[in-house]
Amino acid sequence: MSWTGINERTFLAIKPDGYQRRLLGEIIRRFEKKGFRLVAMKIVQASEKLLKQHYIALQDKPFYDRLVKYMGSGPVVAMVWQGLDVVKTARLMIGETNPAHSLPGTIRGDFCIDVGRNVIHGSDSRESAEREIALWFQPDELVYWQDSAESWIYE
Ligand SMILES: Nc1ncnc2c1ncn2[C@@H]1O[C@H](COP(=O)(O)OP(=O)(O)OP(=O)(O)O)[C@@H](O)[C@H]1O
Repeated sequence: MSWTGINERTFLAIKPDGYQRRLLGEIIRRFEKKGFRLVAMKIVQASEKLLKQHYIALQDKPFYDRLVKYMGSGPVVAMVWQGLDVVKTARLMIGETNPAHSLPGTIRGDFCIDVGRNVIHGSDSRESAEREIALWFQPDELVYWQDSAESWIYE
């Protein structure tokens, strides 16, 4: 299956603070109500190995070790969402990396304060999405389902 157009996919992860703070329902609701299609989801206690791979591009940053520890400090809800321009739109819905720069109405703008506790991750490009989905999911964990609302969501 091609991962473009309405089949574009992104990787989203509710971080341990989002999980502990009971924000799962609220966060998932936003993407669902937008019209995006949930094609995979699982609760993961992520290993240090997986998290180091996930954040490999940040390995030289001073906060890298803290980031890996934070992400491994509790359950993460790993998800794959599908839809037209989902990578870019999900990032807009999430807000800026630093919640202080995120507008109200975005997830980080509404639910968090500190850059080191920013409740959710979203892939920053289609290439990152493909890499991250392959890192967190086996191919058979993605569900291909017929969306009966599709003709109401897309012209
Ligand atoms: N200065 C910082 N201090 C502590 N943690 C930080 C800092 N900058 C970034 N982080 C953490 O590292 C994560 C990854 O940083 P990145 O620059 O890739 O931002 P992002 O793409 O908005 O976030 P994410 O990849 O989690 O969606 C951030 O979401 C945040 O949790």
